[in-house]
Amino acid sequence: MYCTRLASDVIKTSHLPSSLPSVLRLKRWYKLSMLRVIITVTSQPTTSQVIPLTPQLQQLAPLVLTPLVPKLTLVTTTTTTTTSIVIKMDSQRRFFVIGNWKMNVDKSRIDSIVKFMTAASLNPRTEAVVGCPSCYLSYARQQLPNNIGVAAQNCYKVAKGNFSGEISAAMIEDCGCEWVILGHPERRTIFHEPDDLIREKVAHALKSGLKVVACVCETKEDRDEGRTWQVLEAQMASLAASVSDWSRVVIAFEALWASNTGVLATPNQVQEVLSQLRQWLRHNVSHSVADTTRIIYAGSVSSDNCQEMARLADLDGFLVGSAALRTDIIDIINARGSYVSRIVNFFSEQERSLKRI
Ligand SMILES: O=C(CO)COP(=O)(O)O
Repeated sequence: MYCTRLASDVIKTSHLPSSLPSVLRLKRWYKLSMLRVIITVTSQPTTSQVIPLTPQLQQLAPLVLTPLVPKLTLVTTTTTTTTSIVIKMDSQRRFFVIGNWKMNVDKSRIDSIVKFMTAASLNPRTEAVVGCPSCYLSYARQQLPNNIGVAAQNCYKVAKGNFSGEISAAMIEDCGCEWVILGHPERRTIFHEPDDLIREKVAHALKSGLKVVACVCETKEDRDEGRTWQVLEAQMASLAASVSDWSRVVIAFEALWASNTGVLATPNQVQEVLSQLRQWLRHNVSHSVADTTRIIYAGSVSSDNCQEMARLADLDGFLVGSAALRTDIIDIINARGSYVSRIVNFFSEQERSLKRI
């Protein structure tokens, strides 16, 4: 109840920023027990001195804000009249959504996707990329604005030579693109690409300057026979041997049994695997790589399940297939939402429910 009143008063005494700058800032003044409280949401490190809050505020601040802003750190400062609560957001891992068009587009389909993606308001805190067939890389790059990256869906392990049907990392860059998806589950299972080949491709792509969405996956048989982690661990070990620069790698985990099968992975199942992947990085690469590498999920991600998944502690985004061809991709890009709008929405909801009483 107390928390409800706090929220309700904050919305009444504030006005919303009409547009959100890239470094999100929200200031709210609230009079409580003769203290003025400033709530600041920032993605930048703060130099604020950390001091204890009054017991009352200590209880209130996390209660109101923690459910809205996952991974936050509350830092508080005080002067004689003002208590400042600074919410440091986890800015180490930018939310990453890649819509993989696979072999499902032509120029006119690309035009219509570009149209709805450019018309939409995309959360600037999400890094958005599309996975494009190689023959349309230049075209997609020309049509899309710069805030949407373009990835190839595959490339070979060397710069040039007699390898009919293949494309090189250099060619992808020559088309103006900076990403490539490697080891996609469809490459692994339909085209039987082994770990060794994927490792060599990843090594070459990184050396050539591309950024890589490196995929690992489990099949239905892996899950049914209880060998999920064994399979993923082998894929991770092979992959890690090829990575020279983790800052240019996003790991995508796909539950193949949940991709276009009518069966959905539960958030718990997804979180369990993502957390194991992060632990693997922590134990086998380094703490800083584990803390900073983005790990994303693939397997029938849609408008319906993206928001719930986006709250998972170890999830940093999505690799999206069929929903990337529809306007669902906008919801998915915006799934984590801006922290500011999430807080504001919460306050508005509180106010509405107060009016209903
Ligand atoms: O393979 C995938 C993305 O590359 C997942 O596809 P769906 O989202 O259609 O299951």
